[in-house]
Amino acid sequence: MAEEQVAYPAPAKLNLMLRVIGRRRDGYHLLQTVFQFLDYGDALRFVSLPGRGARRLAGAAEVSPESDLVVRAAQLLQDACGVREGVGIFVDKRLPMGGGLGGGSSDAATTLLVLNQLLGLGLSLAELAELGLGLGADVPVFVRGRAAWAEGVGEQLTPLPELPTPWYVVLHPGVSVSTGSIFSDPELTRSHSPITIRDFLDGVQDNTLQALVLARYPVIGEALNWLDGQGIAAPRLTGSGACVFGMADSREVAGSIVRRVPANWVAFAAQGSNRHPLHAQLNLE
Ligand SMILES: C[C@@](CO)(OP(=O)(O)O)[C@H](O)COP(=O)(O)OP(=O)(O)OC[C@H]1O[C@@H](n2ccc(N)nc2=O)[C@H](O)[C@@H]1O
Ligand SMILES: Nc1ncnc2c1ncn2[C@@H]1O[C@H](COP(=O)(O)OP(=O)(O)O)[C@@H](O)[C@H]1O
Repeated sequence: MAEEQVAYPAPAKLNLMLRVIGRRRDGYHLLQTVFQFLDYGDALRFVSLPGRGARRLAGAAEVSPESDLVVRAAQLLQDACGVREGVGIFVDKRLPMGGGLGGGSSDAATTLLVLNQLLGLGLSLAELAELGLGLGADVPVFVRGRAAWAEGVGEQLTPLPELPTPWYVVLHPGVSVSTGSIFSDPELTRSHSPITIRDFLDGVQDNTLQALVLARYPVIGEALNWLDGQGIAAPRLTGSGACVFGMADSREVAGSIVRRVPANWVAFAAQGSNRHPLHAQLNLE
């Protein structure tokens, strides 16, 4: 089992575009989206504990330890594989929660990938992605570790290894958007026409949740206008928000925009990445 000192990354994701194109019988919405990772995120450490089960030893105060996705992911794996060893997990939380950056899903995926390897459980990435889907629709892309075009609820993945990897400015305007309330809103348009990967690469990169999210949370529109005023072209929402993002011309430009962000908002600069950093660290495919 791991040394407590080894830190494992759980990066953020951006949805470079997102379209709602239908609805499943169980109420979940069918999407088309493009996921790209950021070189910015949470960090997790793991340690053996006496007895069975999983315990969070540090993490976000807003999330109770037993409902934390890292604990639920570890328990899922322990149950699926009959693990007898206890696990303690430290979460160094940097990503805003409920921000559309997928932090909870990323933490869960890192837990699945790391414990599978440290405990020698031998599950494939496909098996881990399937297990993780039960925790959240964004978990599979983090398990697979490749920037991807996604369909279904986000689990049908086609890798996009050649996406540009610009510097982004990501801005959190201080409100929390409930994903569930946006998807259940009577005014949500649920039948946008599907597009192709080619259409996306040719520039169809809008987020069809954005109009409704802006109507419900006007401050997010103010954040988009602010980015626009800093010279960021076509800033947009990631996931169901609340974060908005846009490409900068360089690391320096991104950094200088972040330094000008109004005091009541939080922002960071990060570079896009088409590979999950943990995959290189763990020598995964
Ligand atoms: C919209 C996306 C895009 O990446 O990201 P986030 O903004 O959350 O990061 C995801 O698909 C978010 O998927 P997931 O992580 O499962 O969302 P949850 O917060 O668990 O969903 C809360 C609720 O939203 C509804 N929901 C969610 C996803 C989906 N494809 N259709 C839905 O109808 C369901 O009612 C669900 O119970
Ligand atoms: N380790 C975790 N990190 C973040 N959120 C968590 C975690 N465990 C459980 N959650 C819950 O999941 C919700 C969604 O969090 P997150 O994945 O960060 O946002 P989003 O789905 O908007 O990208 C949070 O509001 C929180 O209640």
